[in-house]
Amino acid sequence: MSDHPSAGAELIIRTDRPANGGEAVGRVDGRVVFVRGAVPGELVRVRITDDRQKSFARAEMIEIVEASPHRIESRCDAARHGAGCCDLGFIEVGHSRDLKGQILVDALGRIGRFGPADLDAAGVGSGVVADLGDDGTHWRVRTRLGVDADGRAGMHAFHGSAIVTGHRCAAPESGMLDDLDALTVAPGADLIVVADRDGRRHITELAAPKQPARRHRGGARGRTQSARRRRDAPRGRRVVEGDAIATHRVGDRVWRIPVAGFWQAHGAAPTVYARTVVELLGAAGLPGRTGDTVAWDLYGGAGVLGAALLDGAAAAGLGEFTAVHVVETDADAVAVATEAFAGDDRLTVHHGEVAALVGGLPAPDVVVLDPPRTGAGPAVIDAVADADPSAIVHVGCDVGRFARDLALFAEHGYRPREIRAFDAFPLTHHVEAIACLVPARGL
Ligand SMILES: C[S@@+](CC[C@H](N)C(=O)[O-])C[C@H]1O[C@@H](n2cnc3c(N)ncnc32)[C@H](O)[C@@H]1O
Repeated sequence: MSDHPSAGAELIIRTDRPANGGEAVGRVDGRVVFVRGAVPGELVRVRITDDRQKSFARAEMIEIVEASPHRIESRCDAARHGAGCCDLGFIEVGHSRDLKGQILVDALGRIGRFGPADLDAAGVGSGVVADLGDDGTHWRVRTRLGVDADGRAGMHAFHGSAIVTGHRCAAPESGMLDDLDALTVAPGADLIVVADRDGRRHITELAAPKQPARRHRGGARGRTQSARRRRDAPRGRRVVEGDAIATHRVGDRVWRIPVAGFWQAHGAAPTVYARTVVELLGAAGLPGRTGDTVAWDLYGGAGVLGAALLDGAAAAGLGEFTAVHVVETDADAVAVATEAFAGDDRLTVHHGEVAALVGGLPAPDVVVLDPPRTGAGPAVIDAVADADPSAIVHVGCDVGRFARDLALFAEHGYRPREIRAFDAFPLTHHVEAIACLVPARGL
């Protein structure tokens, strides 16, 4: 008979470490139990909610038997009422950053297969996650809300398709969500709300998904994935307030981004990432002062990181880049980049999939990759490594995929020279990491 705790069983367990999804991890008879809502170190009474896997179970917390000194009342009213936004809002923000550092170091060790000496040498061994100048709240300049059947806007619930209305999320900049009830918006729609750098608010409505919600067997996780697929399908857009285009600034450059298009959620993130990419390359001394110097900015969006290479290299003591190739699938982002760099023939924008286009680009000295949450994966990493750049800067917003991608690069002989981590999504379990990789012979 299995000693695995079955769904519905109640037990008391001591959690001991954080998991990548924001849960605390405990053990029962040697098996892992993921507990959402617990702070690592707490003794909690839980109920098993998912026992389908052999090696682990999931549980909900029903009582805190011994609370962590780092537990606070969640700073996010919406999360307290079931929204999926600030899932770590009940942990002191400084401690949540320490926990994210532990998650990163654990992923780099377990998935990336880097030893403590490698991580110490890359400056990440102690798991420092830097803040972006906020206290955990009011950092978001771009957020997505759902609209319920009565036309009221709110945060999406943690699982499934419910909308949590009447309770504010702690993350958006002050004033960003004021007076939304006065707007007339369509039930089932989503609203993208953006605060631009000139202090203006823009709201674009994405029409309700055409595809109806389907029944499926995947449990809570399956429902969430299905809701996400419906959400991400192409949808009609309507400007509800402000303009269809929001103006953002990074350094001296201006970016005119469609409100529904990609832009970093944290107001400080584009500037910090742009500076970090150049600093990491500067510390590595790459590229040196040679003649033609080519960079790739893969998954480049509107070309913010490519612009950083063009604008910042000289100040970092680097040779100047003479050509930067941005590769991006999203037509809106490609149009923005094309407009932003009109008249500057150092930067070329390529519209399409990285995997399809990367083989046709001129040989690079430096490659910057900033893939979506799924990471770059083996095919792209093989192609980048085969192009033999002197340095690679890899940006990741999911520590598991980031560690996997770094392990794939290591198989090609690229080792982390330096890794930095940022709390770009405060009060959530997400963390952004940026690594500078160089051929092992260059370390
Ligand atoms: C994390 S964002 C980074 C954007 C940009 N580096 C920035 O900082 O603004 C990832 C970008 O990759 C694009 N993307 C996703 N999959 C892609 C693919 N297979 N090929 C090219 N671009 C892709 C997305 O449209 C998005 O703009």
